Amino acid sequence: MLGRLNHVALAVPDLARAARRYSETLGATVSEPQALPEHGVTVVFVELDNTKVELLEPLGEASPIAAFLAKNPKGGMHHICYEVADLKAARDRMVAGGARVLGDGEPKIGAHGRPVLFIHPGDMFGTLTELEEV
Ligand SMILES: CC[C@H](C(=O)O)C(=O)SCCNC(=O)CCNC(=O)[C@H](O)C(C)(C)COP(=O)(O)OP(=O)(O)OC[C@H]1O[C@@H](n2cnc3c(N)ncnc32)[C@H](O)[C@@H]1OP(=O)(O)O
Ligand SMILES: [Co+2]
Repeated sequence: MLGRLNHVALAVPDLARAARRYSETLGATVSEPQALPEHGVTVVFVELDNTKVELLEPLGEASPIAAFLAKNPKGGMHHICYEVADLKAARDRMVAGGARVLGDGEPKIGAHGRPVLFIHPGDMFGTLTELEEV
């Protein structure tokens, strides 16, 4: 069911500073900041040869990463994202296996314009897990 590792996401307290660290110090190609109000975050993608790093900053009052950053004020690894060919089939398989799908259980459109879902970290051994249909 699992395809490639699409991205590893890092929640950061200062997106511009984090993006500069990756672009200027590490010499990586980074995207422009992209505001995703529906998801309560602003994202910058760091492009690597084999995957991406997603830098996340809270956006708005109800950001899902606000509590995480309150607990980890310097930032930290927030989630991992795997590609799947059929997201609803993957969701149904996870639910049948006893995992909780976050939100209303229906896919939303993510930062890449493709459907995504999140699986509760408590059902993935402490790691918040995003599935993206590719
Ligand atoms: C989709 C756009 C973009 C893309 O890639 O395309 C993105 O990735 S946007 C990313 C931001 N969106 C999300 O994270 C959506 C899913 N997340 C959530 O619904 C919440 O953040 C949730 C439910 C994981 C946590 O909600 P909340 O913070 O309100 O609850 P708690 O703080 O009470 O946490 C409950 C429980 O989970 C543990 N936790 C929370 N966040 C994480 C995490 N990132 N990794 C691992 N564990 C996490 C927290 O410590 C609590 O554990 P407990 O043992 O109960 O104390
Ligand atoms: Co993500």
